[in-house]
Amino acid sequence: MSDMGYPVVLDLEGKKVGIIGGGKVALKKAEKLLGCGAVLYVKAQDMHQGFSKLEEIYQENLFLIRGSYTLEILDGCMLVFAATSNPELNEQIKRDCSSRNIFCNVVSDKDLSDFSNTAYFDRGKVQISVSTNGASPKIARDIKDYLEENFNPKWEADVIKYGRIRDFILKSKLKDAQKREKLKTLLDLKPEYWDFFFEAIRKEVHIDEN
Ligand SMILES: C[C@@]1(CC(=O)O)c2cc3[nH]c(cc4nc(cc5[nH]c(cc(n2)[C@H]1CCC(=O)O)[C@@](C)(CC(=O)O)[C@@H]5CCC(=O)O)C(CC(=O)O)=C4CCC(=O)O)c(CCC(=O)O)c3CC(=O)O
Ligand SMILES: NC(=O)C1=CN([C@@H]2O[C@H](COP(=O)(O)OP(=O)(O)OC[C@H]3O[C@@H](n4cnc5c(N)ncnc54)[C@H](O)[C@@H]3O)[C@@H](O)[C@H]2O)C=CC1
Repeated sequence: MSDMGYPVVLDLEGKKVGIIGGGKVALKKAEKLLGCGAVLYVKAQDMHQGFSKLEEIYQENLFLIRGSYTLEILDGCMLVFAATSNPELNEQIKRDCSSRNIFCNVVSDKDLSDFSNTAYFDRGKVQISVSTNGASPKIARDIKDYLEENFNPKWEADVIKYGRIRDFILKSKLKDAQKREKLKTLLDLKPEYWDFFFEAIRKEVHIDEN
């Protein structure tokens, strides 16, 4: 991995993700991946007992396969986590992924990984994600905890409200130039005026449609 990565928000809904290894680290990754809607295949000799709990919650999205690593587990995966306790095996998994153009996270070696995981939390539509690019996962977590404790709940509500108005404008039958103008106005408007503005647009669109 290079010194600084390129942060993105991945839509994993319905996409196949593989984890090789079923220990504590694999479990932690699995919980988050399932929470994001991934279809998860986990292959490991021994599964942490926490996986049975996940199986109850995410029945049709989680497939637990007991046994040693074999190549078929990689078939159709968008992402793979090499999360065994055997660094040489993790390295082999990474090579197998590279030759198949699959992005691979090697939990035991940040330099080998195509991407790393961040410490994050969600508040409605807001997601705060912290990375130290492998330098200190512990400090990444501390920074995330600090930001979570100091998160202003107003931001969560504002984002939802703004998003609703923005969506309404974009999906309305207004002409492109009108949409741009409305979005620009919204951008400059203080949150306390958003409701009035939304009402006014709704009326305008309604008149336009009749
Ligand atoms: C490179 C990276 C690869 C990756 O996993 O993508 C990686 C690698 C390694 N982690 C190790 C150890 C620990 N990792 C944690 C915790 C987290 N680790 C996470 C991410 C990452 N860990 C990526 C870089 C992220 C960044 O730098 O910002 C978090 C943020 C997100 C997540 O795991 O999803 C999550 C906290 C999230 C939360 O709680 O919110 C703790 C602390 C704890 O558990 O509380 C410890 C023990 C203390 C310590 O060592 O610091 C080891 C040494 C293993 C060994 O000793 O052999 C390696 C291997 C190496 O460094 O090569
Ligand atoms: N990225 C991160 O956040 C962290 C990474 N680590 C790294 O993660 C590694 C794994 O840690 P834990 O999950 O705590 O280990 P663990 O010992 O709890 O689990 C290891 C898993 O690997 C599986 N495994 C081993 N050989 C296998 C094979 N040939 N085929 C299939 N599965 C196999 C085992 O069955 C077991 O499920 C550690 O060695 C460490 O390097 C450790 C802490 C945090």
